[in-house]
Amino acid sequence: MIPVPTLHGPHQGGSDVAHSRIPPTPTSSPPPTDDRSTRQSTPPLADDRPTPTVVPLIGGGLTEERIMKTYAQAVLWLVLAFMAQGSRGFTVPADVVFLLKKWVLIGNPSSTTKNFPPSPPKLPFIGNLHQLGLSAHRSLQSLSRKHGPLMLLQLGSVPALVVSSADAAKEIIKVHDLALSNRPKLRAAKRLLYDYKDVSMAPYGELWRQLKSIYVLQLLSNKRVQYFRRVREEETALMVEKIRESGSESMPTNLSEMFMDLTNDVVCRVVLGKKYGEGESGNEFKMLLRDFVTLMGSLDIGDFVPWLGWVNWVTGVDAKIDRVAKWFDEFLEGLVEERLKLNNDGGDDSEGNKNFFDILLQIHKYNSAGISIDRDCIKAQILIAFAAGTDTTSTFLEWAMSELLRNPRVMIKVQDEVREILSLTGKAEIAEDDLEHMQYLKAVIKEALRLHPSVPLLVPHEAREDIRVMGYDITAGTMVITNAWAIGRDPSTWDEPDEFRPERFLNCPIDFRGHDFQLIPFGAGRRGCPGISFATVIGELVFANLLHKFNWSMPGGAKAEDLDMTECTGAIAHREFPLLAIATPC
Ligand code: HEM
Repeated sequence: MIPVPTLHGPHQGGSDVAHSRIPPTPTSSPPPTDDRSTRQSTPPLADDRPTPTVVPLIGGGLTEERIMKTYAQAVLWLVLAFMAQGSRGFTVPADVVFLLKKWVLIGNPSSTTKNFPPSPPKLPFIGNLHQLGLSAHRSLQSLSRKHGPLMLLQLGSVPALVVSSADAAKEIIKVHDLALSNRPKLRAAKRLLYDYKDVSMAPYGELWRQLKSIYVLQLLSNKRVQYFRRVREEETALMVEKIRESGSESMPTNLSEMFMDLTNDVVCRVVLGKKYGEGESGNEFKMLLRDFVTLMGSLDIGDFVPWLGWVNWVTGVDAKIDRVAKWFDEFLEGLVEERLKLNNDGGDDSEGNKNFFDILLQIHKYNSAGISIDRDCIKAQILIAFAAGTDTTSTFLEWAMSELLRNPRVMIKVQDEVREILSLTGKAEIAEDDLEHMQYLKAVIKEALRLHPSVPLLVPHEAREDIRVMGYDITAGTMVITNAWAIGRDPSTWDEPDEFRPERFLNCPIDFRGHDFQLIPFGAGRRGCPGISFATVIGELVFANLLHKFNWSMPGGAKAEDLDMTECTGAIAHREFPLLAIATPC
Protein backbone atom coordinates (compact mmCIF):
# COMPACT_ATOMS: atom_id res chain seq x y z
CA MET A 1 0.00 0.00 0.00
CA ILE A 2 1.15 3.52 -0.72
CA PRO A 3 2.18 5.29 2.49
CA VAL A 4 -0.05 8.23 3.27
CA PRO A 5 1.92 11.38 3.91
CA THR A 6 1.04 12.68 7.38
CA LEU A 7 0.99 16.38 7.19
CA HIS A 8 0.59 17.43 10.75
CA GLY A 9 0.74 16.38 14.29
CA PRO A 10 -2.25 16.47 16.57
CA HIS A 11 -4.52 19.39 17.32
CA GLN A 12 -4.12 21.78 14.49
CA GLY A 13 -6.77 23.78 12.76
CA GLY A 14 -10.24 24.75 13.90
CA SER A 15 -10.66 25.56 17.55
CA ASP A 16 -8.02 22.96 18.21
CA VAL A 17 -5.43 25.13 16.51
CA ALA A 18 -6.36 28.10 18.59
CA HIS A 19 -5.40 26.25 21.74
CA SER A 20 -2.74 24.02 20.35
CA ARG A 21 -0.63 22.27 22.94
CA ILE A 22 2.31 22.08 20.58
CA PRO A 23 5.14 24.00 22.20
CA PRO A 24 5.87 27.23 20.41
CA THR A 25 9.10 27.80 18.57
CA PRO A 26 11.53 30.06 20.41
CA THR A 27 10.51 33.66 19.96
CA SER A 28 11.64 36.98 21.18
CA SER A 29 8.87 37.13 23.78
CA PRO A 30 9.91 36.61 27.40
CA PRO A 31 10.53 33.03 28.35
CA PRO A 32 7.46 31.25 29.66
CA THR A 33 7.20 31.11 33.41
CA ASP A 34 6.24 28.05 35.38
CA ASP A 35 4.21 30.14 37.73
CA ARG A 36 0.73 28.70 37.34
CA SER A 37 -0.87 31.86 38.64
CA THR A 38 0.30 33.89 35.68
CA ARG A 39 0.59 31.21 33.02
CA GLN A 40 -2.90 29.90 33.03
CA SER A 41 -3.41 26.37 31.98
CA THR A 42 -4.26 25.70 28.38
CA PRO A 43 -8.03 25.57 28.04
CA PRO A 44 -9.44 22.20 27.17
CA LEU A 45 -9.88 21.48 23.49
CA ALA A 46 -13.30 22.52 22.29
CA ASP A 47 -14.16 18.93 21.43
CA ASP A 48 -12.62 15.77 20.23
CA ARG A 49 -13.90 15.92 16.70
CA PRO A 50 -11.55 14.84 13.90
CA THR A 51 -8.30 16.67 14.09
CA PRO A 52 -8.16 19.30 11.41
CA THR A 53 -5.00 19.28 9.41
CA VAL A 54 -5.21 22.50 7.55
CA VAL A 55 -1.93 24.30 7.49
CA PRO A 56 -2.26 27.53 9.38
CA LEU A 57 -0.13 29.05 6.68
CA ILE A 58 0.03 32.63 7.52
CA GLY A 59 -0.46 31.98 11.18
CA GLY A 60 2.12 29.22 11.27
CA GLY A 61 1.36 25.79 12.65
CA LEU A 62 4.02 23.85 10.84
CA THR A 63 7.28 23.08 12.48
CA GLU A 64 10.21 22.74 10.16
CA GLU A 65 10.73 19.23 11.43
CA ARG A 66 7.15 18.24 10.70
CA ILE A 67 7.10 19.69 7.24
CA MET A 68 10.43 18.07 6.39
CA LYS A 69 8.98 14.76 7.49
CA THR A 70 5.92 15.36 5.34
CA TYR A 71 8.12 16.40 2.50
CA ALA A 72 10.22 13.27 2.73
CA GLN A 73 7.06 11.16 2.90
CA ALA A 74 5.52 12.93 -0.06
CA VAL A 75 8.64 12.38 -2.16
CA LEU A 76 8.74 8.74 -1.06
CA TRP A 77 5.09 8.42 -1.96
CA LEU A 78 5.77 9.81 -5.42
CA VAL A 79 8.72 7.50 -5.99
CA LEU A 80 6.71 4.47 -4.87
CA ALA A 81 3.80 5.53 -7.01
CA PHE A 82 6.05 5.80 -10.04
CA MET A 83 7.60 2.41 -9.32
CA ALA A 84 4.30 0.68 -8.67
CA GLN A 85 2.48 2.18 -11.60
CA GLY A 86 5.29 2.65 -14.11
CA SER A 87 4.66 -0.45 -16.15
CA ARG A 88 0.89 0.10 -16.13
CA GLY A 89 0.90 3.51 -17.73
CA PHE A 90 0.94 5.71 -14.63
CA THR A 91 0.09 9.30 -15.51
CA VAL A 92 2.09 11.91 -13.69
CA PRO A 93 -0.36 14.42 -12.22
CA ALA A 94 -0.36 17.67 -14.18
CA ASP A 95 0.32 19.57 -10.92
CA VAL A 96 3.51 17.63 -10.39
CA VAL A 97 4.76 18.36 -13.88
CA PHE A 98 3.88 22.01 -13.42
CA LEU A 99 5.69 22.16 -10.08
CA LEU A 100 8.75 20.42 -11.43
CA LYS A 101 8.94 22.87 -14.32
CA LYS A 102 8.37 25.78 -12.00
CA TRP A 103 10.98 24.54 -9.55
CA VAL A 104 13.55 24.22 -12.28
CA LEU A 105 12.71 27.73 -13.47
CA ILE A 106 12.51 29.42 -10.08
CA GLY A 107 15.44 27.52 -8.66
CA ASN A 108 17.45 29.00 -11.46
CA PRO A 109 16.33 32.61 -11.86
CA SER A 110 18.98 33.38 -14.46
CA SER A 111 17.00 31.21 -16.85
CA THR A 112 14.45 34.02 -17.07
CA THR A 113 14.90 37.67 -17.89
CA LYS A 114 12.80 38.83 -14.95
CA ASN A 115 14.29 40.60 -11.97
CA PHE A 116 12.52 38.91 -9.08
CA PRO A 117 12.92 40.04 -5.44
CA PRO A 118 15.48 38.13 -3.36
CA SER A 119 14.37 34.71 -2.15
CA PRO A 120 15.62 32.24 0.41
CA PRO A 121 16.62 28.85 -1.04
CA LYS A 122 13.63 26.58 -1.56
CA LEU A 123 12.82 22.89 -1.64
CA PRO A 124 11.18 21.14 -4.55
CA PHE A 125 7.37 20.96 -4.37
CA ILE A 126 6.96 22.79 -1.07
CA GLY A 127 9.27 25.72 -1.81
CA ASN A 128 9.56 27.74 1.40
CA LEU A 129 6.47 26.42 3.19
CA HIS A 130 8.60 24.73 5.81
CA GLN A 131 10.11 28.07 6.81
CA LEU A 132 6.87 29.59 8.08
CA GLY A 133 7.08 27.86 11.44
CA LEU A 134 4.53 28.13 14.23
CA SER A 135 4.65 31.89 14.29
CA ALA A 136 4.81 32.97 10.65
CA HIS A 137 5.12 36.70 11.34
CA ARG A 138 8.22 36.06 13.46
CA SER A 139 9.72 33.59 10.97
CA LEU A 140 9.09 36.00 8.09
CA GLN A 141 10.61 38.86 10.06
CA SER A 142 13.85 36.95 10.50
CA LEU A 143 13.88 35.85 6.86
CA SER A 144 13.33 39.44 5.74
CA ARG A 145 16.31 40.56 7.85
CA LYS A 146 18.43 38.35 5.62
CA HIS A 147 16.70 38.86 2.29
CA GLY A 148 15.24 42.35 2.47
CA PRO A 149 11.91 44.16 2.92
CA LEU A 150 10.60 42.80 -0.37
CA MET A 151 11.17 39.08 -0.53
CA LEU A 152 9.74 36.46 -2.83
CA LEU A 153 8.83 33.11 -1.30
CA GLN A 154 7.54 30.04 -3.04
CA LEU A 155 4.69 28.54 -1.00
CA GLY A 156 4.15 25.24 -2.78
CA SER A 157 3.05 26.31 -6.25
CA VAL A 158 2.16 29.86 -5.15
CA PRO A 159 4.68 32.71 -5.40
CA ALA A 160 4.31 35.03 -2.39
CA LEU A 161 5.71 38.52 -2.04
CA VAL A 162 6.45 39.37 1.60
CA VAL A 163 6.45 43.06 2.51
CA SER A 164 8.30 43.93 5.71
CA SER A 165 9.06 47.66 5.86
CA ALA A 166 7.06 50.87 5.94
CA ASP A 167 8.70 52.07 2.69
CA ALA A 168 7.85 48.87 0.85
CA ALA A 169 4.29 48.97 2.24
CA LYS A 170 3.95 52.57 1.09
CA GLU A 171 5.06 51.64 -2.41
CA ILE A 172 2.68 48.70 -2.72
CA ILE A 173 -0.27 50.60 -1.25
CA LYS A 174 0.26 54.05 -2.76
CA VAL A 175 1.48 53.03 -6.19
CA HIS A 176 0.10 49.54 -6.77
CA ASP A 177 -3.06 49.36 -4.66
CA LEU A 178 -5.35 48.73 -7.62
CA ALA A 179 -3.12 46.08 -9.16
CA LEU A 180 -2.83 44.32 -5.78
CA SER A 181 -6.41 44.49 -4.61
CA ASN A 182 -7.43 40.96 -5.45
CA ARG A 183 -7.70 38.20 -2.85
CA PRO A 184 -6.29 34.72 -3.40
CA LYS A 185 -8.97 32.09 -3.87
CA LEU A 186 -8.77 29.83 -0.85
CA ARG A 187 -10.71 26.62 -0.56
CA ALA A 188 -12.02 27.13 2.98
CA ALA A 189 -13.32 30.63 2.15
CA LYS A 190 -15.06 29.29 -0.94
CA ARG A 191 -17.04 26.81 1.11
CA LEU A 192 -17.62 28.88 4.22
CA LEU A 193 -18.49 32.14 2.47
CA TYR A 194 -20.84 31.10 -0.29
CA ASP A 195 -18.30 31.00 -3.10
CA TYR A 196 -16.55 34.27 -2.09
CA LYS A 197 -19.76 36.30 -1.88
CA ASP A 198 -18.60 38.24 1.17
CA VAL A 199 -16.75 41.55 1.01
CA SER A 200 -13.50 40.34 2.57
CA MET A 201 -12.76 37.43 0.22
CA ALA A 202 -14.62 38.54 -2.91
CA PRO A 203 -12.27 38.96 -5.86
CA TYR A 204 -11.69 42.54 -6.95
CA GLY A 205 -14.58 43.48 -9.23
CA GLU A 206 -18.07 44.91 -9.37
CA LEU A 207 -19.58 42.81 -6.57
CA TRP A 208 -16.72 43.65 -4.17
CA ARG A 209 -16.89 47.38 -5.07
CA GLN A 210 -20.59 47.48 -4.36
CA LEU A 211 -20.31 45.51 -1.15
CA LYS A 212 -17.43 47.63 0.12
CA SER A 213 -19.40 50.78 -0.48
CA ILE A 214 -22.31 49.30 1.50
CA TYR A 215 -19.89 48.68 4.39
CA VAL A 216 -18.22 52.07 4.26
CA LEU A 217 -21.28 54.21 3.55
CA GLN A 218 -23.96 52.31 5.38
CA LEU A 219 -23.04 49.50 7.75
CA LEU A 220 -19.95 51.07 9.31
CA SER A 221 -20.29 54.76 8.45
CA ASN A 222 -19.43 57.24 11.21
CA LYS A 223 -23.12 57.96 11.64
CA ARG A 224 -23.99 54.29 12.01
CA VAL A 225 -21.14 53.76 14.49
CA GLN A 226 -22.66 56.63 16.49
CA TYR A 227 -26.10 55.01 16.38
CA PHE A 228 -24.61 51.94 18.06
CA ARG A 229 -23.24 53.95 20.96
CA ARG A 230 -26.03 52.81 23.29
CA VAL A 231 -25.22 49.16 22.55
CA ARG A 232 -21.54 49.68 23.44
CA GLU A 233 -22.30 51.62 26.60
CA GLU A 234 -24.86 49.06 27.81
CA GLU A 235 -22.66 46.06 27.11
CA THR A 236 -19.61 47.68 28.71
CA ALA A 237 -21.67 48.52 31.83
CA LEU A 238 -22.85 44.89 31.95
CA MET A 239 -19.27 43.65 31.75
CA VAL A 240 -18.22 45.98 34.59
CA GLU A 241 -21.08 44.60 36.70
CA LYS A 242 -20.09 41.02 35.93
CA ILE A 243 -16.51 41.73 37.00
CA ARG A 244 -17.71 43.43 40.18
CA GLU A 245 -19.94 40.48 41.06
CA SER A 246 -17.63 37.63 40.14
CA GLY A 247 -14.13 38.88 40.84
CA SER A 248 -12.40 38.62 44.22
CA GLU A 249 -8.91 38.27 45.66
CA SER A 250 -9.17 34.49 45.43
CA MET A 251 -11.12 34.41 42.18
CA PRO A 252 -9.34 36.25 39.38
CA THR A 253 -11.34 37.61 36.47
CA ASN A 254 -10.84 35.81 33.19
CA LEU A 255 -10.45 38.89 31.03
CA SER A 256 -9.98 36.94 27.82
CA GLU A 257 -13.42 35.42 28.29
CA MET A 258 -14.96 38.76 29.32
CA PHE A 259 -13.60 40.47 26.20
CA MET A 260 -14.76 37.66 23.96
CA ASP A 261 -18.28 37.78 25.43
CA LEU A 262 -18.38 41.56 25.21
CA THR A 263 -17.35 41.74 21.56
CA ASN A 264 -19.61 38.83 20.69
CA ASP A 265 -22.60 40.52 22.34
CA VAL A 266 -21.88 43.93 20.81
CA VAL A 267 -21.39 42.48 17.33
CA CYS A 268 -24.51 40.29 17.66
CA ARG A 269 -26.66 43.27 18.62
CA VAL A 270 -25.20 45.48 15.93
CA VAL A 271 -25.43 42.87 13.21
CA LEU A 272 -28.57 40.94 14.13
CA GLY A 273 -30.32 43.15 16.66
CA LYS A 274 -30.09 40.72 19.56
CA LYS A 275 -27.63 38.58 21.48
CA TYR A 276 -26.90 34.96 20.69
CA GLY A 277 -24.21 34.12 23.23
CA GLU A 278 -26.19 32.83 26.18
CA GLY A 279 -27.34 29.37 27.27
CA GLU A 280 -26.52 26.10 25.60
CA SER A 281 -27.29 27.28 22.09
CA GLY A 282 -25.28 30.44 22.76
CA ASN A 283 -22.27 28.34 23.69
CA GLU A 284 -22.65 26.32 20.52
CA PHE A 285 -22.88 29.54 18.53
CA LYS A 286 -19.70 30.91 20.14
CA MET A 287 -17.81 27.66 19.68
CA LEU A 288 -18.77 27.35 16.03
CA LEU A 289 -17.94 30.97 15.42
CA ARG A 290 -14.48 30.35 16.82
CA ASP A 291 -14.15 27.27 14.58
CA PHE A 292 -15.27 29.37 11.65
CA VAL A 293 -12.66 32.05 12.36
CA THR A 294 -9.93 29.47 12.85
CA LEU A 295 -10.79 27.58 9.68
CA MET A 296 -10.84 30.84 7.76
CA GLY A 297 -7.45 31.84 9.14
CA SER A 298 -5.83 28.50 8.43
CA LEU A 299 -4.68 27.78 4.98
CA ASP A 300 -5.30 24.44 3.51
CA ILE A 301 -2.26 22.58 2.13
CA GLY A 302 -4.33 22.03 -1.03
CA ASP A 303 -4.21 25.79 -1.68
CA PHE A 304 -0.43 25.53 -2.05
CA VAL A 305 0.28 22.00 -3.14
CA PRO A 306 -2.87 21.12 -5.08
CA TRP A 307 -2.04 17.43 -5.43
CA LEU A 308 -2.08 17.14 -1.61
CA GLY A 309 -5.59 18.60 -1.42
CA TRP A 310 -7.00 15.18 -0.51
CA VAL A 311 -5.22 15.25 2.86
CA ASN A 312 -7.92 17.38 4.47
CA TRP A 313 -10.56 14.98 3.27
CA VAL A 314 -8.75 12.05 4.86
CA THR A 315 -8.19 13.83 8.15
CA GLY A 316 -11.68 15.24 8.54
CA VAL A 317 -10.99 18.94 7.99
CA ASP A 318 -13.20 19.03 4.92
CA ALA A 319 -15.99 17.43 6.93
CA LYS A 320 -15.51 19.98 9.67
CA ILE A 321 -15.73 22.84 7.19
CA ASP A 322 -18.92 21.34 5.77
CA ARG A 323 -20.40 20.94 9.26
CA VAL A 324 -19.62 24.54 10.27
CA ALA A 325 -20.89 25.90 6.93
CA LYS A 326 -24.11 23.88 7.22
CA TRP A 327 -24.75 24.96 10.83
CA PHE A 328 -24.39 28.65 10.01
CA ASP A 329 -26.40 28.35 6.82
CA GLU A 330 -29.34 26.82 8.68
CA PHE A 331 -29.03 29.36 11.49
CA LEU A 332 -28.96 32.31 9.09
CA GLU A 333 -31.74 30.95 6.85
CA GLY A 334 -33.96 30.83 9.94
CA LEU A 335 -33.08 34.42 10.74
CA VAL A 336 -33.69 35.64 7.18
CA GLU A 337 -37.17 34.09 7.23
CA GLU A 338 -37.93 35.50 10.66
CA ARG A 339 -36.67 38.96 9.76
CA LEU A 340 -38.46 39.16 6.44
CA LYS A 341 -41.66 38.36 8.29
CA LEU A 342 -40.95 40.94 10.97
CA ASN A 343 -40.31 43.65 8.40
CA ASN A 344 -43.47 42.70 6.53
CA ASP A 345 -45.33 42.98 9.81
CA GLY A 346 -44.14 46.52 10.18
CA GLY A 347 -41.33 46.05 12.75
CA ASP A 348 -39.41 49.10 13.96
CA ASP A 349 -37.42 50.27 10.94
CA SER A 350 -36.49 53.78 12.03
CA GLU A 351 -32.97 54.61 10.82
CA GLY A 352 -31.36 54.69 14.28
CA ASN A 353 -32.72 51.23 15.13
CA LYS A 354 -31.54 49.45 12.03
CA ASN A 355 -28.91 46.78 12.36
CA PHE A 356 -26.73 45.31 9.58
CA PHE A 357 -29.27 42.61 8.86
CA ASP A 358 -32.11 45.12 8.37
CA ILE A 359 -29.99 47.20 6.03
CA LEU A 360 -28.92 44.22 3.95
CA LEU A 361 -32.47 42.90 3.74
CA GLN A 362 -33.68 46.29 2.61
CA ILE A 363 -31.06 46.33 -0.16
CA HIS A 364 -32.07 42.77 -1.06
CA LYS A 365 -35.77 43.62 -1.23
CA TYR A 366 -35.71 47.05 -2.82
CA ASN A 367 -32.36 47.02 -4.62
CA SER A 368 -31.89 50.28 -2.72
CA ALA A 369 -28.13 50.54 -3.13
CA GLY A 370 -28.42 50.08 -6.88
CA ILE A 371 -27.27 46.46 -6.70
CA SER A 372 -29.05 43.22 -6.27
CA ILE A 373 -27.81 40.98 -3.50
CA ASP A 374 -29.20 37.50 -3.10
CA ARG A 375 -29.83 35.57 0.11
CA ASP A 376 -26.43 33.85 0.03
CA CYS A 377 -24.78 37.23 -0.30
CA ILE A 378 -26.66 38.52 2.78
CA LYS A 379 -25.66 35.46 4.78
CA ALA A 380 -22.03 35.82 3.70
CA GLN A 381 -21.94 39.48 4.87
CA ILE A 382 -23.44 38.56 8.25
CA LEU A 383 -20.91 35.78 8.73
CA ILE A 384 -17.93 37.90 7.82
CA ALA A 385 -19.08 40.75 10.03
CA PHE A 386 -18.99 38.26 12.93
CA ALA A 387 -15.72 36.70 11.90
CA ALA A 388 -13.97 39.99 11.11
CA GLY A 389 -15.38 41.94 14.04
CA THR A 390 -15.38 39.64 17.05
CA ASP A 391 -12.05 37.85 17.42
CA THR A 392 -9.98 40.75 16.07
CA THR A 393 -11.46 43.21 18.57
CA SER A 394 -11.27 40.91 21.59
CA THR A 395 -7.66 40.03 20.70
CA PHE A 396 -6.78 43.71 20.61
CA LEU A 397 -8.44 44.23 24.05
CA GLU A 398 -6.59 41.22 25.47
CA TRP A 399 -3.16 42.46 24.40
CA ALA A 400 -3.75 46.06 25.42
CA MET A 401 -4.78 44.90 28.91
CA SER A 402 -1.83 42.49 29.06
CA GLU A 403 0.52 45.39 28.35
CA LEU A 404 -1.17 47.56 30.99
CA LEU A 405 -0.73 44.78 33.56
CA ARG A 406 2.91 44.37 32.59
CA ASN A 407 3.47 48.12 32.79
CA PRO A 408 1.95 49.40 36.05
CA ARG A 409 3.48 52.85 35.44
CA VAL A 410 1.39 53.20 32.28
CA MET A 411 -1.70 51.75 33.96
CA ILE A 412 -1.51 54.38 36.73
CA LYS A 413 -1.00 57.16 34.21
CA VAL A 414 -4.14 56.17 32.27
CA GLN A 415 -6.09 55.83 35.50
CA ASP A 416 -5.03 59.32 36.54
CA GLU A 417 -6.10 60.72 33.19
CA VAL A 418 -9.50 59.02 33.21
CA ARG A 419 -10.24 59.96 36.82
CA GLU A 420 -9.13 63.54 36.36
CA ILE A 421 -11.37 64.03 33.33
CA LEU A 422 -14.33 62.58 35.18
CA SER A 423 -13.74 64.75 38.21
CA LEU A 424 -13.55 67.82 35.96
CA THR A 425 -16.87 66.95 34.34
CA GLY A 426 -18.38 66.01 37.69
CA LYS A 427 -19.82 62.80 36.21
CA ALA A 428 -19.93 59.41 37.92
CA GLU A 429 -20.03 57.42 34.67
CA ILE A 430 -17.97 57.69 31.53
CA ALA A 431 -19.81 58.53 28.34
CA GLU A 432 -18.31 58.28 24.88
CA ASP A 433 -18.11 62.10 24.64
CA ASP A 434 -15.51 62.07 27.42
CA LEU A 435 -13.18 59.83 25.43
CA GLU A 436 -12.03 62.51 23.04
CA HIS A 437 -10.19 64.23 25.92
CA MET A 438 -8.29 61.11 26.90
CA GLN A 439 -5.13 61.59 24.85
CA TYR A 440 -2.94 59.25 26.86
CA LEU A 441 -5.54 56.46 26.60
CA LYS A 442 -5.57 56.95 22.82
CA ALA A 443 -1.77 56.68 22.80
CA VAL A 444 -2.02 53.41 24.79
CA ILE A 445 -4.36 52.00 22.16
CA LYS A 446 -2.01 52.93 19.31
CA GLU A 447 0.94 51.45 21.14
CA ALA A 448 -0.95 48.18 21.79
CA LEU A 449 -1.91 47.95 18.11
CA ARG A 450 1.68 48.66 17.07
CA LEU A 451 3.11 45.86 19.18
CA HIS A 452 0.23 43.42 18.80
CA PRO A 453 -1.71 43.83 15.56
CA SER A 454 -4.53 41.28 15.89
CA VAL A 455 -3.91 40.09 12.32
CA PRO A 456 -0.10 40.26 12.15
CA LEU A 457 0.12 39.43 8.44
CA LEU A 458 -3.09 41.25 7.45
CA VAL A 459 -5.24 39.36 4.94
CA PRO A 460 -3.34 38.22 1.86
CA HIS A 461 -3.80 40.16 -1.36
CA GLU A 462 -3.12 38.92 -4.88
CA ALA A 463 -1.59 40.66 -7.90
CA ARG A 464 -4.12 41.07 -10.72
CA GLU A 465 -1.46 41.85 -13.33
CA ASP A 466 2.30 41.92 -13.81
CA ILE A 467 3.85 44.92 -12.04
CA ARG A 468 7.25 46.30 -11.10
CA VAL A 469 7.72 47.16 -7.43
CA MET A 470 10.91 48.94 -6.30
CA GLY A 471 12.65 47.65 -9.40
CA TYR A 472 11.50 44.05 -8.97
CA ASP A 473 9.15 42.11 -11.22
CA ILE A 474 6.01 40.72 -9.64
CA THR A 475 3.89 38.45 -11.80
CA ALA A 476 0.09 38.29 -11.91
CA GLY A 477 -1.23 35.74 -9.42
CA THR A 478 1.49 36.42 -6.82
CA MET A 479 0.14 36.39 -3.27
CA VAL A 480 1.07 39.49 -1.27
CA ILE A 481 1.66 39.14 2.46
CA THR A 482 2.26 42.32 4.47
CA ASN A 483 3.99 41.75 7.78
CA ALA A 484 2.34 44.52 9.82
CA TRP A 485 3.80 42.99 12.96
CA ALA A 486 7.39 43.33 11.69
CA ILE A 487 6.71 46.83 10.35
CA GLY A 488 5.42 47.89 13.78
CA ARG A 489 8.65 46.65 15.38
CA ASP A 490 11.13 47.82 12.77
CA PRO A 491 14.10 49.41 14.59
CA SER A 492 14.77 51.71 11.64
CA THR A 493 11.37 53.33 12.27
CA TRP A 494 10.80 52.97 16.00
CA ASP A 495 13.09 53.68 18.98
CA GLU A 496 13.25 50.72 21.34
CA PRO A 497 10.65 48.96 19.19
CA ASP A 498 9.93 46.12 21.63
CA GLU A 499 9.17 48.47 24.54
CA PHE A 500 5.58 49.41 25.42
CA ARG A 501 5.94 53.19 25.51
CA PRO A 502 2.68 55.03 24.66
CA GLU A 503 4.47 58.38 25.14
CA ARG A 504 5.90 57.94 21.64
CA PHE A 505 2.44 58.77 20.27
CA LEU A 506 1.88 61.92 22.34
CA ASN A 507 2.15 65.00 20.15
CA CYS A 508 2.81 62.73 17.23
CA PRO A 509 0.51 62.63 14.19
CA ILE A 510 1.11 58.95 13.36
CA ASP A 511 -2.19 57.12 13.23
CA PHE A 512 -3.45 53.65 12.28
CA ARG A 513 -6.04 54.74 9.72
CA GLY A 514 -3.99 53.74 6.71
CA HIS A 515 -2.04 56.91 5.90
CA ASP A 516 1.04 56.18 7.99
CA PHE A 517 2.65 53.04 6.65
CA GLN A 518 4.73 52.36 9.75
CA LEU A 519 1.48 51.58 11.64
CA ILE A 520 -0.97 49.48 9.61
CA PRO A 521 -2.74 47.02 11.95
CA PHE A 522 -5.94 47.52 9.90
CA GLY A 523 -4.25 47.37 6.50
CA ALA A 524 -4.63 50.31 4.13
CA GLY A 525 -5.88 51.21 0.68
CA ARG A 526 -8.88 49.75 -1.10
CA ARG A 527 -8.88 46.54 0.89
CA GLY A 528 -8.28 48.26 4.23
CA CYS A 529 -10.50 47.45 7.21
CA PRO A 530 -13.81 49.34 7.28
CA GLY A 531 -14.27 48.55 11.02
CA ILE A 532 -11.51 50.81 12.43
CA SER A 533 -13.75 53.34 14.20
CA PHE A 534 -16.09 50.64 15.38
CA ALA A 535 -13.27 48.64 16.99
CA THR A 536 -11.24 51.49 18.46
CA VAL A 537 -14.16 53.23 20.12
CA ILE A 538 -15.00 49.94 21.89
CA GLY A 539 -11.39 49.77 23.07
CA GLU A 540 -11.40 53.31 24.42
CA LEU A 541 -14.70 52.85 26.23
CA VAL A 542 -13.73 49.50 27.75
CA PHE A 543 -10.37 50.70 29.08
CA ALA A 544 -11.72 53.99 30.39
CA ASN A 545 -14.31 52.00 32.36
CA LEU A 546 -12.09 49.17 33.55
CA LEU A 547 -9.44 51.59 34.78
CA HIS A 548 -11.92 54.01 36.31
CA LYS A 549 -13.84 51.38 38.27
CA PHE A 550 -11.08 49.00 39.37
CA ASN A 551 -7.48 48.70 40.39
CA TRP A 552 -5.84 45.72 38.72
CA SER A 553 -3.19 43.30 39.85
CA MET A 554 -1.75 39.93 38.91
CA PRO A 555 -3.18 36.82 40.56
CA GLY A 556 -1.25 35.24 43.43
CA GLY A 557 0.88 38.35 43.90
CA ALA A 558 2.87 37.49 40.77
CA LYS A 559 5.17 40.14 39.37
CA ALA A 560 4.00 42.12 36.36
CA GLU A 561 7.00 41.07 34.28
CA ASP A 562 6.11 37.40 34.81
CA LEU A 563 2.96 37.66 32.74
CA ASP A 564 3.18 35.15 29.92
CA MET A 565 2.92 36.87 26.53
CA THR A 566 2.91 33.81 24.27
CA GLU A 567 0.73 34.12 21.17
CA CYS A 568 -1.23 31.24 19.79
CA THR A 569 -0.86 30.08 16.21
CA GLY A 570 -3.37 31.20 13.60
CA ALA A 571 -4.05 34.22 11.43
CA ILE A 572 -5.47 36.06 14.44
CA ALA A 573 -2.75 36.14 17.08
CA HIS A 574 -4.61 36.06 20.37
CA ARG A 575 -3.06 35.04 23.67
CA GLU A 576 -2.11 31.40 24.00
CA PHE A 577 -3.23 31.44 27.66
CA PRO A 578 -6.26 33.30 29.00
CA LEU A 579 -5.55 36.59 30.71
CA LEU A 580 -6.42 36.42 34.42
CA ALA A 581 -6.26 39.43 36.74
CA ILE A 582 -7.58 40.55 40.13
CA ALA A 583 -10.03 43.45 39.98
CA THR A 584 -10.34 45.54 43.15
CA PRO A 585 -13.29 47.94 42.96
CA CYS A 586 -12.42 51.53 43.79
C1 HEM B 1 -9.15 45.56 16.32
C2 HEM B 1 -10.05 45.15 15.45
C3 HEM B 1 -9.79 44.89 13.99
C4 HEM B 1 -8.61 44.66 13.33
C5 HEM B 1 -7.20 44.64 13.92
C6 HEM B 1 -8.93 44.46 11.93
C7 HEM B 1 -7.99 44.22 10.94
C8 HEM B 1 -8.29 44.03 9.61
C9 HEM B 1 -7.32 43.76 8.59
C10 HEM B 1 -5.82 43.64 8.84
C11 HEM B 1 -7.97 43.63 7.41
C12 HEM B 1 -7.35 43.31 6.05
C13 HEM B 1 -6.78 44.55 5.43
C14 HEM B 1 -6.09 44.27 4.11
O1 HEM B 1 -6.42 43.32 3.41
O2 HEM B 1 -5.17 45.00 3.74
C15 HEM B 1 -9.36 43.80 7.68
C16 HEM B 1 -10.34 43.73 6.72
C17 HEM B 1 -11.67 43.80 7.02
N1 HEM B 1 -12.23 44.09 8.24
FE1 HEM B 1 -11.27 44.46 9.98
N2 HEM B 1 -10.29 44.55 11.76
C18 HEM B 1 -10.85 44.82 12.99
C19 HEM B 1 -12.18 45.00 13.25
C20 HEM B 1 -13.18 44.90 12.34
C21 HEM B 1 -14.58 45.08 12.61
C22 HEM B 1 -15.15 45.43 13.99
C23 HEM B 1 -15.24 44.87 11.45
C24 HEM B 1 -16.73 44.91 11.16
C25 HEM B 1 -17.68 44.75 12.02
C26 HEM B 1 -14.26 44.58 10.42
C27 HEM B 1 -14.54 44.29 9.10
C28 HEM B 1 -13.58 44.06 8.11
C29 HEM B 1 -13.92 43.77 6.73
C30 HEM B 1 -15.32 43.65 6.15
C31 HEM B 1 -12.71 43.61 6.04
C32 HEM B 1 -12.51 43.26 4.56
C33 HEM B 1 -12.27 44.50 3.72
C34 HEM B 1 -12.01 44.18 2.25
O3 HEM B 1 -11.53 43.11 1.90
O4 HEM B 1 -12.29 45.06 1.42
N3 HEM B 1 -13.02 44.61 11.00
N4 HEM B 1 -9.54 44.06 9.02
